[in-house]
Amino acid sequence: MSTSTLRYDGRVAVVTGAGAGLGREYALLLASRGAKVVVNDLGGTHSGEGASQRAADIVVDEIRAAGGEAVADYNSVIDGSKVIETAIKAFGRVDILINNAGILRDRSIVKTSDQDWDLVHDVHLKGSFKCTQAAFPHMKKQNYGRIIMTSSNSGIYGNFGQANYSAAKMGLVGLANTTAIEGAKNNIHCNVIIPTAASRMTEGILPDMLFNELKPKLIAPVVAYLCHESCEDNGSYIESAAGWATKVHTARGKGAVLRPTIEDTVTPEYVEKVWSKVTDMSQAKHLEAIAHASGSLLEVLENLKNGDKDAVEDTFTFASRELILYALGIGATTKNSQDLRFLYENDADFSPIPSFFVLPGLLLSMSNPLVGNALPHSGADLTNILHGEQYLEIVDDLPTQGTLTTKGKVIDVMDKGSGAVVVTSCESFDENGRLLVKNQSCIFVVGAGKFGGKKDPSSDVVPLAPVPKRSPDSSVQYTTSADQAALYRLSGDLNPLHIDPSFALIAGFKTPILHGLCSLGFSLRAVLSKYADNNANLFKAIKVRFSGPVLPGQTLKIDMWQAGTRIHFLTTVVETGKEVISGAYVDLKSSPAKL
Ligand SMILES: CCCCCCC[C@@H](O)CC(=O)SCCNC(=O)CCNC(=O)[C@H](O)C(C)(C)COP(=O)(O)OP(=O)(O)OC[C@H]1O[C@@H](n2cnc3c(N)ncnc32)[C@H](O)[C@@H]1OP(=O)(O)O
Repeated sequence: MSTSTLRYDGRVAVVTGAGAGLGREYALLLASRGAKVVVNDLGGTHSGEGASQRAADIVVDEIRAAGGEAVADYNSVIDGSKVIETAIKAFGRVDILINNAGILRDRSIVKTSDQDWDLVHDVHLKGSFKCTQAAFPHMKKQNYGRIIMTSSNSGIYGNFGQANYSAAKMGLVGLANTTAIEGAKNNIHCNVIIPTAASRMTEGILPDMLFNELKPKLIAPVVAYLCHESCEDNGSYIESAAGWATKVHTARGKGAVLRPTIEDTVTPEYVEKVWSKVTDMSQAKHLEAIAHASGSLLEVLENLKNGDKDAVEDTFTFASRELILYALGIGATTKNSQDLRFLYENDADFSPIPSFFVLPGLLLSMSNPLVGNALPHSGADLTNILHGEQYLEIVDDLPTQGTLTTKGKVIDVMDKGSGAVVVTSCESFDENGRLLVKNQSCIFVVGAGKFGGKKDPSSDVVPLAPVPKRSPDSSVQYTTSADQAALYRLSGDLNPLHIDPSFALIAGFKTPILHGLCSLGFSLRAVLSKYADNNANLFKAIKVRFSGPVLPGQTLKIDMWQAGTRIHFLTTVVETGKEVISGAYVDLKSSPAKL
């Protein structure tokens, strides 16, 4: 950022409607900093009646008295070529055009006459267009130009009694968008100012304290900066008032697909069904260009063709705090010096416990109706779903902080009689689009079976692996705490099944049960400590089936069998002797023998 004074020496500025208010302030400021200024003003009333040379002359006199250079121009902006001609004749060029002239003819819609409509549009919209059109060839030739369009919150938000004015003001935003695109290659920038200045329009509506601070003088420096060669903005909308300014953006939601497959047509009923998704702005983004809008439409069509219409996407942000909280939630403890690397961000080997990365996929599946939508009679909610199986694969080096984008979809639905099993598949990517993590979750929906669906999994579902038929090679026991679920849930899975006794009863359990993924985390800790020297980088994948519930406070026994780089394991509850994780294994990157 330069700290030198912003000057406009050698620049010629045309300011329309510069006889008073904002336009006058722009003209005075630019002239005081070296610009030669054309002070355009027809000298009419606020509603566009009459004409007088006085307003422009007074401002020109003020500029000259202060040692600046200026000429007056009394043409209507609708005769844009004449306005620009004044600059060319007087100063030989035009570098800056501030389209500021405007009139008001406020009427409610019913009372707005054709003349009220046409006059307001002529001055604001057509006038800005004609001046811009006339200035453009000169700016192109000199490969430089700065153009300002003046919009209004009245256009952006609407304002009672200003149908003509708000429509014209929003039209100016569209005009600026295209002017910015057409001028870009010739270093002609066009930006929009959205000022709120004290006027008849705002008097009596705004509190006195604010009204008194709505001085045009406080907005002029913003416009002056937008008109300086050092300002790189092109196509920006800047709102400013009372010594404050901000950029304003359009935002586009994520939207929803309006038909089940590309062969289907869109029906009003389907539109109604997904309307909450159509209007959901929680994942809205600003698009920089029309090409991005059409590009994302192509992506939607591509997904629809590939049958991915129900694919969902979400972001997941984490840093050391989340990693440490998760590690505590699955029983990592400072009592074990080997665990410090999971609990202390300044430890030389600080790293995530790999099972942390089940979270982006799980949270995506929980925050979207993926599972319910996949069932013929829907009916999946937290009272009847149980986590059935989980597969996690780490495909690249894991960061200790960042924002992952996770894309998920349903890849299989099975009818198991006592329930339905819905399988979701999620992939998580880092900020550079690098695939980091793959997750598969089997969700057991109790009581949702018997719909005549298939029983067996598709080949895309990662299979379980039975444990070898011999005694375990090693065993580890960990006692969970009575508050294990209360702590684990803080990592994101807030399912009340794990903490709320009355909710657990509704779901068919006498007391709250532990998260399946918490038991998975305990089991993985056992494998990493026995077979990987607690080195998270050696982890590749884990697959488990949650075959029975665990209660917080129970002790888990993890029996392990080594078969090359695969460590099979079986987790049982010591107090009951019941299996709670079965068919499970961890794949390591290299054989533990080499450790
Ligand atoms: C919406 C977004 C996602 C939300 C994610 C989850 C959020 C979390 O907060 C939820 C949790 O963490 S819940 C806690 C962890 N899970 C559990 O405690 C479930 C434990 N499992 C059970 O109780 C039983 O296995 C039980 C009840 C699941 C099944 O027992 P039964 O009904 O007795 O079934 P069974 O007769 O043994 O077998 C019938 C067929 O179903 C298959 N199957 C059994 N257990 C399965 C399981 N866990 N996962 C997937 N399939 C399973 C059997 O193989 C059998 O199929 P088949 O006849 O084809 O062999």
